[in-house]
Amino acid sequence: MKIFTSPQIRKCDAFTIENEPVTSLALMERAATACAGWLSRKFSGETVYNIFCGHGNNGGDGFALARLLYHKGCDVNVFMDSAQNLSADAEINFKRTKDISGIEFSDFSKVNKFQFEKESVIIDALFGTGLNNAIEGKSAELIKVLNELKFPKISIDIPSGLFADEVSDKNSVVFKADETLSFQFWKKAFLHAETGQFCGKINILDIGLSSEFIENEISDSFVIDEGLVREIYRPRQEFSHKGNFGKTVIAAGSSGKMGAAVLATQAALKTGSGLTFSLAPQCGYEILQTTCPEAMFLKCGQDFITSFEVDQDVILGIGPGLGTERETYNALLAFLKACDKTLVLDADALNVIAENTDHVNLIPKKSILTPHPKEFERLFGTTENSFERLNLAKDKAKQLEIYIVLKDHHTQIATPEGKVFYNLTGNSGMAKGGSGDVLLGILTSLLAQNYSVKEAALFGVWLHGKAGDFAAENHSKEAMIPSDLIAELGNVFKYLNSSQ
Ligand SMILES: NC(=O)C1=CN([C@@H]2O[C@H](COP(=O)(O)OP(=O)(O)OC[C@H]3O[C@@H](n4cnc5c(N)ncnc54)[C@H](O)[C@@H]3O)[C@@H](O)[C@H]2O)[C@H](O)CC1
Ligand SMILES: [K+]
Repeated sequence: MKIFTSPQIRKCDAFTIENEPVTSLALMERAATACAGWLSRKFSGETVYNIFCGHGNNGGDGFALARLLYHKGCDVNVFMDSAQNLSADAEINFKRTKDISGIEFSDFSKVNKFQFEKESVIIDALFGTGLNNAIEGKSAELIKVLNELKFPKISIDIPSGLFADEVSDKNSVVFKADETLSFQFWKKAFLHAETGQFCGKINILDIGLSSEFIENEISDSFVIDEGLVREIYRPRQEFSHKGNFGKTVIAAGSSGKMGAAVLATQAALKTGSGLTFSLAPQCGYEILQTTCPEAMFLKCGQDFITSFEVDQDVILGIGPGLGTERETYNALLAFLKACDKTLVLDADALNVIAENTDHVNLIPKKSILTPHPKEFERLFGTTENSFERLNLAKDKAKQLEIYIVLKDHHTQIATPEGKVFYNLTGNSGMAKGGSGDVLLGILTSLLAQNYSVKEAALFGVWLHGKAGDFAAENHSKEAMIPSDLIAELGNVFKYLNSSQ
């Protein structure tokens, strides 16, 4: 699914209004209807909705929502700043709502202390995508008070105070939502840590904006939705044999760090690789042969790897637990100098490359790098925030013709053609040592099975996160461990095969 910027969303609005055709007021009604439906499914009939309306169209959504909820039989209070002039559509919806005797209107700047009923919900319809500056004055004071209240908080379209496409100033006032009801598209602000922390759970509501516009409008940012994953996934053909599913080699491990090699190898096996090998030092022989009996052992060194030479017909994932021995580093550099095939590079392999700025030029084109933020910094330099980090990743992916998988809550994949894909699966239970090793195994296995590099990167990151979501469901975010992700891969494939 494409991600659009605020100006593109406005263009999409205008196009829909002109071409459907539909009036802007009717579009607002659709938005409010979608919100009212969502809220009445989510909360009980006893709920009192306290709707805070601004003076733009976000406030207009709020006024319309108040009316629609009231007509569904709900208790509704509206709070606004009566000193402000309303936008045209907000004004119409204000007028349509204000004469309903059952809805109480208050001026929020005149309320000393909010006294809400027990089953209250707070709705933020103060500012939407039209915000052009940090919020100050009465609205800022209001948001600070609302943020302290313990009632469920819902933002309409975007939490007030956030910009859709960029980071806000650290000190600016932002409504802190438990859930955000947004229209039609994901916004970048939902997907980055600095801004996403204000959004709670995101719910994208369809308001029927023009599919013609959405198809034709160019965007370089996307979310990996399930539809895209299903297009990529290829179920196994019945008349096939192990030779159809490639050869995966996981080069990983050193004395004391064989667990990383085990996790990556097991993940490669459970992702469907036809033949799987562990390239590891002799000290890992028994460990790997016992924990991964389906994989073959390729000895390369005693306590650490001293050579990365493999046959031409394999796909190689390198990095987990390699350690910091000079001999391993030199062997990897020598291997990279001679290699022109796609690799998956993680962990210590990235640290070898980060040692010298020229080393990035040794990365074979179309390789996948999977840095976490610190590894990314070591490779490509520091940035102010995650939006800038992603821009730098985009530049580097283009310049070096590689895929950069920036590991994050919503992992981002920057591609050589300058696109960015945000992943939506995964959770904080995966923020544990070993999760990255599992990802490397998954990605290498998919490449070996002939998925294109782009397909492997998008599908692999999604699979990893989905396995994490299943593991969290079964074990909790606290207790789940990376081995649980591997164990859940089977359920993820079953899910892809059974549900539509
Ligand atoms: N396609 C859709 O997504 C639809 C969205 N809708 C809703 O419309 C808003 C966007 O409305 P807009 O009037 O453009 O912006 P706001 O409501 O955010 O109002 C901003 C309002 O306030 C002024 N302003 C901006 N920044 C500040 C500031 N820092 N302090 C004070 N005032 C400020 C600005 O000049 C405007 O006058 C979108 O988010 C949706 O909620 C439609 O209802 C349906 C289609
Ligand atoms: K809002």
